Amino acid sequence: MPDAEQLPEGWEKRTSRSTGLSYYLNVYTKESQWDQPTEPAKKTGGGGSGGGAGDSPDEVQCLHLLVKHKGSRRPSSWREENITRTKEEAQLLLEVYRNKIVQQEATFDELARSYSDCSSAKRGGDLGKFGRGQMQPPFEKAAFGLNVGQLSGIVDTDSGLHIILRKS
Ligand SMILES: O=C(CCc1ccccc1)N[C@H](Cc1nc2ccccc2[nH]1)C(=O)O
Repeated sequence: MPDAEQLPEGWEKRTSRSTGLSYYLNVYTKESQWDQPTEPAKKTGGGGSGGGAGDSPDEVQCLHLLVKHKGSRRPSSWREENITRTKEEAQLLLEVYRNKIVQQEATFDELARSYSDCSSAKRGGDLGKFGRGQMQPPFEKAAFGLNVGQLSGIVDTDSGLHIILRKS
């Protein structure tokens, strides 16, 4: 009987110090993901045509949930005029929201409408379709690295911390 935790080649299971949640580390690219891997770890980084499962779209449509912090480029939003939470507090909040989505206790749309610090909150976090070169590089790399329907890990940009759901 194989060990239930037997992972495909190139992956290691780690535990988040801040939340105790398990995540998986690609030992080659040092990229991490929350979802248990089913394929051997790729040996080169994300982005470019190697991002999604074989697709390399000109544009993607994504929802995102942004939690800003005091180091954000614009530490203010429709929710809170002066955002003073630390980056660590923002990370903890976003891990709770992401876990609720994964556990199907809430939808991405519901949580983005209530908690996202981006003006797209009123659209359930929907950014519409965008191509390469339109979003900050870490966001673009993560978004174009997702398969349709896939939820990202936590993505760090100058705006704050995000989770991203690719719709198309
Ligand atoms: O830049 C915007 C508007 C984004 C948007 C695009 C398309 C439709 C609706 C909103 N909002 C910023 C926060 C922010 N920073 C981001 C970085 C990448 C993607 C979305 C982002 N949202 C802010 O409010 O500070």
